[in-house]
Amino acid sequence: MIKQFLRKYWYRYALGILVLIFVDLFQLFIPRIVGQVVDHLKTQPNLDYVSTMVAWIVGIAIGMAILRFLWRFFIIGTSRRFEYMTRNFLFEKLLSLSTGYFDQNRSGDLMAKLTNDLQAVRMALAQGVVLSVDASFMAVMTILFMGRVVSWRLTSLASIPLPALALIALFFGKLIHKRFMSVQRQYSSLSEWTEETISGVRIVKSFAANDKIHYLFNKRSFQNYEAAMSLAKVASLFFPLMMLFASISHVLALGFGGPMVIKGDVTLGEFIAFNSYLGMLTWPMMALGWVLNVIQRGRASYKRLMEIVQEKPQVEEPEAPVEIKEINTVEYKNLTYRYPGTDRWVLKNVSFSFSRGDMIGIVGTVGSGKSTIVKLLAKLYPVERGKIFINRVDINDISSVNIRQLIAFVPQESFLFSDSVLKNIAFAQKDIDFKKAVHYAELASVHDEIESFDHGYDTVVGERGVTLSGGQKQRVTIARALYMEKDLIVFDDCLSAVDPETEEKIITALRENYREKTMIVITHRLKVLKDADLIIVLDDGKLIEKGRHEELMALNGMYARMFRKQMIEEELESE
Ligand SMILES: Nc1ncnc2c1ncn2[C@@H]1O[C@H](COP(=O)(O)OP(=O)(O)OP(=O)(O)O)[C@@H](O)[C@H]1O
Repeated sequence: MIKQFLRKYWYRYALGILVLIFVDLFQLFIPRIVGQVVDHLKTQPNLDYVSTMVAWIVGIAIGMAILRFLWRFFIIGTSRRFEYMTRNFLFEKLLSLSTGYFDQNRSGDLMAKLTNDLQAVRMALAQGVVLSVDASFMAVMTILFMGRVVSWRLTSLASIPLPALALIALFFGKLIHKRFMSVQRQYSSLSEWTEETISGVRIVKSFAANDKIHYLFNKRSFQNYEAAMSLAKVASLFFPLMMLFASISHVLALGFGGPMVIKGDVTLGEFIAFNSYLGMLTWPMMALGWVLNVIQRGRASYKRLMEIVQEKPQVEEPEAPVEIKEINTVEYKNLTYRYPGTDRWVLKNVSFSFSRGDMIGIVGTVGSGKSTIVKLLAKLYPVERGKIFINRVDINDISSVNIRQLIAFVPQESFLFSDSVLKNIAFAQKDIDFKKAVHYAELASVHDEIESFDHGYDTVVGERGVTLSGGQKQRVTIARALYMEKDLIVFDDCLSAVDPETEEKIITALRENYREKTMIVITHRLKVLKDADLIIVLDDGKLIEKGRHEELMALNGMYARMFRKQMIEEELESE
């Protein structure tokens, strides 16, 4: 990633570094000019000369300001561009990964990669580059100026504490880095926990768990405080210690330099310049510790980002995909399945088929594999060859995008974006057709309720707007799936939050309107499947019964037992 970027934008860095070196050079000339002014004043006190020199210094300062802007523009600006381009690239890559990846990776961690880690890499590309060039160039050049312009002897004497300064910077740099990382970890764990708790605040309140949650929050918050304090402690020790060692240099300079001035080996102006240079040397020593950490942290974060880049989608795409325009037949052949990375078989030798226009019911005990059957058809998880066929073509030979263009999926858990009802229904569509949205909201039996909201279809839902009831959410989600007008629609137990009558009404209305399309209905309420063309009954991953409602009733097996039980419950409820 970085290599490709640098191959394209290296010249911006080169320009930035060049300008930075110029700024450093200018900076090095200032003490020299001040020294010369002092010496000149001592011999020929002349105001004109002072004015010329002041003008020079102001000129240099303005030039430096412009050049400083330029190196920031080139180096920092380019690192921002890297951040922007990489974030887009990573987001696109994440979207291309299979559903299984998101089952195995926490969203908090992915968010941290896209924010904190990316920022650490950017810092290495900005501060890291600036500090390393600046520190190494300034250290070498300052010592050269001190030696050549003033005295090599004085330079070596005053430089005695410098290695200690560098060692302190390295030691503290490591310590500060460690503690800084711990603060970051504590902070992201605290914010992740707080975000989750605030999202689930209704549950917290309904369980009257305020005190317990507050206690847990306080514990995390205190850990965060302790981590920040331990960082503050080393940081506050670091700077005074650096200053102390730096002042030893000044003491040595004064102790040895003073007599040299008196003896006339060094002029007063040179001595003043020397002290300024000495002050300037402290900075590269301090920077040394920082720069190593910034680069180290950037490298660690870059490794974490590369985990996303190198991740291969679990579902492999065919090299020469067969394109399908519609779904005419679907066939499951002895499908036995376990999720990637797990040992438990969740489907065992399941075989059934259906054709365009059919309504298929999938029923069974909880966790028996109902959702898995449809998720595999939509290629959300990888499946072996020879197990599932669409139009007699193995689904592994058809691209996932092609299949998903033909299948609409209403999941068990309805999820709405914080946007208007209309935009939620016409989600991800370029042009929004209001009439079409109303038509499908009517079919999903939610139109009247939407109309009753203050802003109708423009009502914003979710975190930024009104809260819809579970049933309303489910029906808006159905309208969203219908709006896409796909060939096959899957309803994955998506009407559990509406009453049985409404569920029956919706499924019947859809059936009437969708004679030419295929519907797969996963439900626990068997009554809605009375008109289904095929019902399959699952128990612990095994297909134990299949047929139409009447056939299954005649079979008098699990389906018939479940159906009769539901009928009795319904009668009891209506009494
Ligand atoms: N992504 C996954 N990774 C690993 N195991 C999974 C995954 N999704 C589901 N399972 C397991 O597969 C089994 C079947 O799950 P599935 O969701 O298909 O059942 P279901 O019949 O739809 O259940 P329910 O009626 O509760 O919705 C369950 O034991 C579940 O724990």
